[in-house]
Amino acid sequence: MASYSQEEEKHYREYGPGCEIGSFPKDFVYGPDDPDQDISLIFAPDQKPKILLMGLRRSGKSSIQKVVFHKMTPNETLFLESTNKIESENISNSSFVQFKILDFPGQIDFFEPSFDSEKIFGGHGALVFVIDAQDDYMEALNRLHQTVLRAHKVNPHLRFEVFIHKVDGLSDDTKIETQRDIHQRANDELVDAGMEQIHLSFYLTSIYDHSIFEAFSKVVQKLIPQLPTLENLLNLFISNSGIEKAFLFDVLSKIYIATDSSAVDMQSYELCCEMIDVVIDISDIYGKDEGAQVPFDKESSSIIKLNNATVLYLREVSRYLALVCILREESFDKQGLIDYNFLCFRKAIQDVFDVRKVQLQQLTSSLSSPILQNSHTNGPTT
Ligand SMILES: Nc1nc2c(ncn2[C@@H]2O[C@H](COP(=O)(O)OP(=O)(O)OP(=O)(O)O)[C@@H](O)[C@H]2O)c(=O)[nH]1
Repeated sequence: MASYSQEEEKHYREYGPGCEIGSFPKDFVYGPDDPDQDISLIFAPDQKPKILLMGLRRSGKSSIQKVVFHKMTPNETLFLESTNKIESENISNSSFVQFKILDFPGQIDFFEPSFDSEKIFGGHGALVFVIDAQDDYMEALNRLHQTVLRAHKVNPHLRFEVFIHKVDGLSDDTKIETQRDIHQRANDELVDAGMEQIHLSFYLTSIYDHSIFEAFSKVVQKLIPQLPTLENLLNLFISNSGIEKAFLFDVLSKIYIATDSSAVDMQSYELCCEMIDVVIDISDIYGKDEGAQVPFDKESSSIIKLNNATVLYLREVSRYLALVCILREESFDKQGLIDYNFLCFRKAIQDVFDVRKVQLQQLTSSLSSPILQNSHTNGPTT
């Protein structure tokens, strides 16, 4: 208990109360989506991608999951108990962000007979390996190497994402040096094992700032088959509307599922995240109808003018998806054009979902037909 309060005090001192992540109202949770926006069909149950969270004990796996998907504040993670068995959770059954997340205990032994590698590493998904950057990371690198080799052998399509985590305790120079060192060592080991074709992506993360949300956004985006289409739509939308940057957000987790092709800078991302928080908080206080379960609906929108001649423009695309844009004040003179373009953009997104819905319905009906069921086992494509 004593060590908790010391650590907590340290974080409050360093980051202040303003650094609380996840300030959504506690009762704003994923729920049934609008019937006309039922994007839960984007992935059939058996096609849902999975994200495997692995790493040594106390590296921060459960904290990441709780902060990103359960609105837990970073300081609350100090109370988390060690995970003793594989914990699987479906992240949303109704939002566009659709996957299964599996949190592994740090001490898991792949060579135990009960560890079913085929089942765990098989299928569509990503393996997120968390390394505690505040600790000696040699053992973690060793475990990363074994895990990657084992997983790649079972499933060569699995993506590998390495979170160099807890970097909040490191200076900027140390962060860069740590990332370079871990990158170098991990890749050298793969080359020595003759596995240079395995690609590892590295991210510097911390639950005490937005870096964990940004990194998770990138991991999730790679699992969304419609990503190139969404990016193209965003590019078209911003170039025809005089907008500088646009993010398509999953409102609950603040993961951005797509952005236009211009580079993402952390500040813009943070600004957009904060706008979502402000809009939800205000809607929660003033906008809640009697009986309405969530403060957001697909008609929600907001415009915030900053004193540096920048405008933030938020529109709901569906109950859990919001488009958040940053633009210069002078471009906002043509708000009518932007509003109109947004409606076209929203319609186009709906069309993307509809195509996928039809494909999945066809797949479902073919599975229920005995003749076609046979053809499915021969491998139909969807
Ligand atoms: N400074 C800092 N501490 C963190 C961060 N993320 C997690 N922690 C702390 O790390 C400790 C361990 O976190 P857990 O999430 O329980 O770690 P785990 O990897 O799930 O551990 P096992 O369940 O034992 O495998 C907790 O005290 C967290 O508060 C971070 O980004 N920065």
